[in-house]
Amino acid sequence: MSSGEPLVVGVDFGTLSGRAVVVRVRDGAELGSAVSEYRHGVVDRILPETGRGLPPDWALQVPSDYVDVLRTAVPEAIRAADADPADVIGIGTDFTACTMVPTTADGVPLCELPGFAGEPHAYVKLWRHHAAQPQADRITALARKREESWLPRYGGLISSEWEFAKALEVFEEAPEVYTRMRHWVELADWIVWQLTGTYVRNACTAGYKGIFQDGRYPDASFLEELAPGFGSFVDDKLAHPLGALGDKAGTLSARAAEWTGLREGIAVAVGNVDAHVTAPAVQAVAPGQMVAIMGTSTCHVMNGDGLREVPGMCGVVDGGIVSGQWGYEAGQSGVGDIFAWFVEHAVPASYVDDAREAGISVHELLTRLAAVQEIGEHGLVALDWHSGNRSVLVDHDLSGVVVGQTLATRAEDTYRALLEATAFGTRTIIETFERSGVPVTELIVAGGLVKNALLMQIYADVTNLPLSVAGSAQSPALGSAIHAAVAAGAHPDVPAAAAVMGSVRRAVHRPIAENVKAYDDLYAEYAALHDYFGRGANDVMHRLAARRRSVRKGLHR
Ligand SMILES: Nc1ncnc2c1ncn2[C@@H]1O[C@H](COP(=O)(O)OP(=O)(O)O)[C@@H](O)[C@H]1O
Ligand SMILES: O=C(CO)[C@@H](O)[C@@H](O)COP(=O)(O)O
Repeated sequence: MSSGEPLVVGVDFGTLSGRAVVVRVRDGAELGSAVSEYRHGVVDRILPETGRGLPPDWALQVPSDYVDVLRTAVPEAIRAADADPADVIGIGTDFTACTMVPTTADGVPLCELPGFAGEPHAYVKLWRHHAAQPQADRITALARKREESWLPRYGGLISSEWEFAKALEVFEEAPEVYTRMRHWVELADWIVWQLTGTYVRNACTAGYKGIFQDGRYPDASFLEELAPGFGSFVDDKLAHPLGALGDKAGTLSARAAEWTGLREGIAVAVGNVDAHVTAPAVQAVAPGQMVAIMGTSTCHVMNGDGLREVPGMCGVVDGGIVSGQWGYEAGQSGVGDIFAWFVEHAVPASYVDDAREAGISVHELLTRLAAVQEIGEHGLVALDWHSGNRSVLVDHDLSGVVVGQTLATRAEDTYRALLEATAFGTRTIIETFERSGVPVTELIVAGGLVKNALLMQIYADVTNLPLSVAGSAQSPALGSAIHAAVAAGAHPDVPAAAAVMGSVRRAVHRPIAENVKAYDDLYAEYAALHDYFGRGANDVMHRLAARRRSVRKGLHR
């Protein structure tokens, strides 16, 4: 039965699942939520339709999995909240990025067309599809040569994760897909297109991932010099009207109303990115408040006072986090993903048995064992590059390293070294911002990894910053709900909505002076290894990546 209280729905499309939350507009109270795992998960070895093996560094997804989230998680969240759909005045969404799909003029993903199901390039390329590194390197090199004004806005390097590198990969490796595609679409916008029937590009992904700066994309002469025939890419496949964050993209269509059980005609917010939408959810909209969204990867987002050039950042975009402010982004491509890899592939069976007996996850067991160690007791230092390096080196041909292993090294030692390595990676990013005149005054952590208290303490000690923690366990979905409330006209703008709907617990983990000192020493070792392997002193990782690529390509021919 209707309570008469206006409600909104936020839906967060992550790497492995989509989560819906029903939120009260008046105070941000989360009344109910539901999760829907993607049926196909991350497709990185075999294409489901054909059983065809995929080359290295590929990561695809199947678009119908996202629609399943709308069909299942949204109505389940409404039921869990015991809410009346008639009270819901808007819906907002956020997505991983840069996650891209080639579509027809109507938004149909090419992989759903007859004849394209066996073509890997016709699928969604997930943010962590890293096979376009050669294309990214060429974009960066040419932009440097031509002194393109947009390059410094991306820290001097264009990522293989982004729209142009992935599109050039399609252009060069699957011409029939490139020719057939009418739009090269961020999933953040595709999902809004599914909800409203209208395609609107959001200002966030266009800016950070689509090289849209000062009202323009890279020009045709640049693209033509990059690859003959690619010059018309922006006009033919990419450019489209933009929407500001918090604006209404359109209204819920009859078809989407049927999927979700919500009322046709309610407001649908312009699409957004999981990281950026989290800033208002934790009330971090002022300059210097850095939000680290720690899950499979970590994104660092922060508003800054004006425009600065930060080497190796992902980007700085006008209105990229909150309309009217310069938003900065940096990130680490692998964080929880690295811990997951270790748990799956490097832990003896006896640990798995012990965890089962104790009724905890292997992560929790390793964390318990690692937590009783003194800092440095394991004698290890690791580099957190198992999924490449997003910031500040922007190089996905880099790989992981653990230095110091002996016959006495145990799984919990390496696990702890990996936790620490990711904290050192975050410190490298913070120091780079500070050196570039963008001070970081507060670190606020959100995302699934918040639950690991050892990890949080390590981050506080390594960065020597008090750590505030998101008040909500589903801050991206809450952030999307905040945007829905603004799009529906219930709050005047995103900062105003954040003030009443967002939530954060301040300084939950404080640095401990003696730990800070011990980590300063270990960080110096990390920094030396970082520069040795990452800045050209020894290119062994590039040589190994090239060899792996050529051997595996041969196998998949
Ligand atoms: N107790 C734990 N300690 C450290 N990492 C964990 C723990 N439990 C799960 N993880 C890792 O956290 C990641 C999931 O984070 P989450 O924020 O839920 O996902 P996503 O990034 O897809 O939104 C996985 O990579 C998983 O390996
Ligand atoms: O890169 C971005 C945002 O710019 C993220 O969407 C991407 O790292 C995926 O984040 P998750 O690890 O799935 O939370």
